Amino acid sequence: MSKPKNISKIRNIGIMAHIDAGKTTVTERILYYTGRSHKIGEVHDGEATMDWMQDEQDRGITITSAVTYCQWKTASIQIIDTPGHVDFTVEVERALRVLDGAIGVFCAVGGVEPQSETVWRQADRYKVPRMAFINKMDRTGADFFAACDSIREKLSANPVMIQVPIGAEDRFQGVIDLLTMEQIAWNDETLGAEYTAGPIDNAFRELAEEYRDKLLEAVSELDDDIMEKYLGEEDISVDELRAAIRAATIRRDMVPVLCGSALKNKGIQPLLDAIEYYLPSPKDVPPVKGEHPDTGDILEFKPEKNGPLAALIFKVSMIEGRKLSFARIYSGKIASGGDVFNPALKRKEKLSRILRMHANKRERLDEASAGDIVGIVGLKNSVTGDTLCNPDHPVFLEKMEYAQPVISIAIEPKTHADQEKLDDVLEKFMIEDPTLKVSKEEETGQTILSGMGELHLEIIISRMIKEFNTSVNVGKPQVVYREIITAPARGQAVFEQEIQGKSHYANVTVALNPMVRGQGVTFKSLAPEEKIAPQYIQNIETGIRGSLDGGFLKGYPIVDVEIVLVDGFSEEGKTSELGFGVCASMAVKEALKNAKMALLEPIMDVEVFVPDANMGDAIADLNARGGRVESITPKSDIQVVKAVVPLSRMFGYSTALRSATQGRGTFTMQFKSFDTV
Ligand SMILES: Nc1nc2c(ncn2[C@@H]2O[C@H](COP(=O)(O)OP(=O)(O)OP(=O)(O)O)[C@@H](O)[C@H]2O)c(=O)[nH]1
Repeated sequence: MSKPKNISKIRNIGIMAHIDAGKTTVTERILYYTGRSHKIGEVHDGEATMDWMQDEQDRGITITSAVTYCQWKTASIQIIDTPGHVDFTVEVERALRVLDGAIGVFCAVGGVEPQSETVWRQADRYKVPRMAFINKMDRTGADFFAACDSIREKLSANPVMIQVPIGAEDRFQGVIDLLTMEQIAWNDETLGAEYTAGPIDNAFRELAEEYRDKLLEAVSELDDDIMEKYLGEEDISVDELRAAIRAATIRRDMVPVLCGSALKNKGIQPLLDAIEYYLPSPKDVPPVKGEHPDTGDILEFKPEKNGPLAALIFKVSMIEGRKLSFARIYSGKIASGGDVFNPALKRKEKLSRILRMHANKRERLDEASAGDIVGIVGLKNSVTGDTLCNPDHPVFLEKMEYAQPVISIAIEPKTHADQEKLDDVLEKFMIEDPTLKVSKEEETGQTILSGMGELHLEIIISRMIKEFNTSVNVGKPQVVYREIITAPARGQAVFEQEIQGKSHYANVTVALNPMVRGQGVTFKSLAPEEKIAPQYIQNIETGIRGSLDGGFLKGYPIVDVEIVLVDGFSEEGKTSELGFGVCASMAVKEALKNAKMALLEPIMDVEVFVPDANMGDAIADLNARGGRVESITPKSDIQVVKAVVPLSRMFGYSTALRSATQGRGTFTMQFKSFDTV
């Protein structure tokens, strides 16, 4: 049974970080201390509660973003776990879309690392208020203050320390709360479940006072009342300070910074407190906006349980053969066994069950309402990105946009039985993952999977084998190209055919003009209305777009082109949508025959971290791969080389880099743009 909740006590938060910074370990501790799990699962034992898919446990990484619920004091916290590898940025984007606030987890040794930069910028785009947790204070080389500096420098954020650590590395003992001016220590025997807050030891007093002063100064700059009291040397109460920090954090004027060691069970409870104190509830963020499906009017939905329903499906998972849809409810409520309206499908769907998710365990709810993030069983046709609403208040909440796939592999089932399963399995994967594309190679009959990177596709293949027992032969990864025209071209075609006893005739002329990179495909009609009636234009556009998707040179989508419908006509009694549609794509094919064309390939932003000694070799290797080095920045004893390199030349790079640097070099890679080969 669900208790009635106070929306202002809900915290929908994400935990985001660079791979290995310790997100999963932090989340595990949160679940342990909030009493939701009865033992601490360790990532390195393959037992973490959040990482429950077989593949995640084998690889010790987080692939899907699972939502999990916990209660801390009076706060209802819903955590969306987000993966740290770039190949899964779509998961991160999805999560950001439904979050109200986030915690950036950083490693006290590495500070801001490349992927945390990427995720941070994504969160900037979604205007998500954030706190930072500097984890791994127990590691050799841990430096809380340097990590804070790197947040300021690399993320252009305003980090404000609300704690300072007591000691570091193997002498890390606990933290000082700069608001209450107390020293917090954890009991190792109870795995940190017990902790005490008391007076600050003399040895740390000076440090605490210095940083308390810095905290007051920073908050004064953002809050006039605090400023007045600070300058007047008046007492500032803990509550006043908290309120000012809360307001500034929600305005995204500051990032409160805390620290600890998740592995050593230190620092988590104050982090939970801070989630309630400083991160927004659904009421503290702007109301979600949507568009009326018919009128296009912009509608706003406040987080009210009794308001009209507005919910977004942000993820769909196939679990044990059943479809589980994850939805964030922005306004209104849903009930188990009730109906919801999906305006994209223009029909109602039935909710057979509503589930509160605790990683891989679920609790049945009778209803869920504004602010909740729940799993729904029973939605048959709704997909990721769909809105659920009431039929009398239809709305489309803003859709999520996904990056285009850049890598493909050909797969072939090993046996006849596998062939039969394959299509089924792929269909399931595509429902879950909008960045996975599946197509058939006409000549060879092979199935082509396209995705965001090598790891993305590798995991799909390994899930096929492990979860669905489907074996496939896998080809080498190939780059997904785009085709463009490099000069204007024209084409004309005539379509004349008798279909089911009716004569069709159409004559269409089109012009294709190249556009600058990244423009996609645009369409306009200059054909006189008396020659092609307006009702046929939509069909012509659809026909043309379809033929551009199929490519011309090598079958890759044609992009960055303006299509102009120049002229056309039909004959009395032979006019039809079908005729114009087919004829338009024929005219485009004619134009492409006359056109000068080129291929575009994916170009990647690559960041390589190499020890000083291997720098020369690393740069020579990047050059040999056709890369262009853009900057080299020293960072403690390593160099960070930023370069742009064609993706086609990056296959096998991780192995090459590892062997050239005796395993010390690492790199990250992200899609930058498509450019000419
Ligand atoms: N020394 C130390 N190690 C830690 C700490 N927190 C996590 N680790 C270790 O760091 C490694 C990575 O931790 P995870 O929690 O899996 O990191 P993650 O950010 O979730 O990584 P992905 O799920 O792969 O993105 C594991 O081996 C953890 O045991 C810490 O506070 N101190």
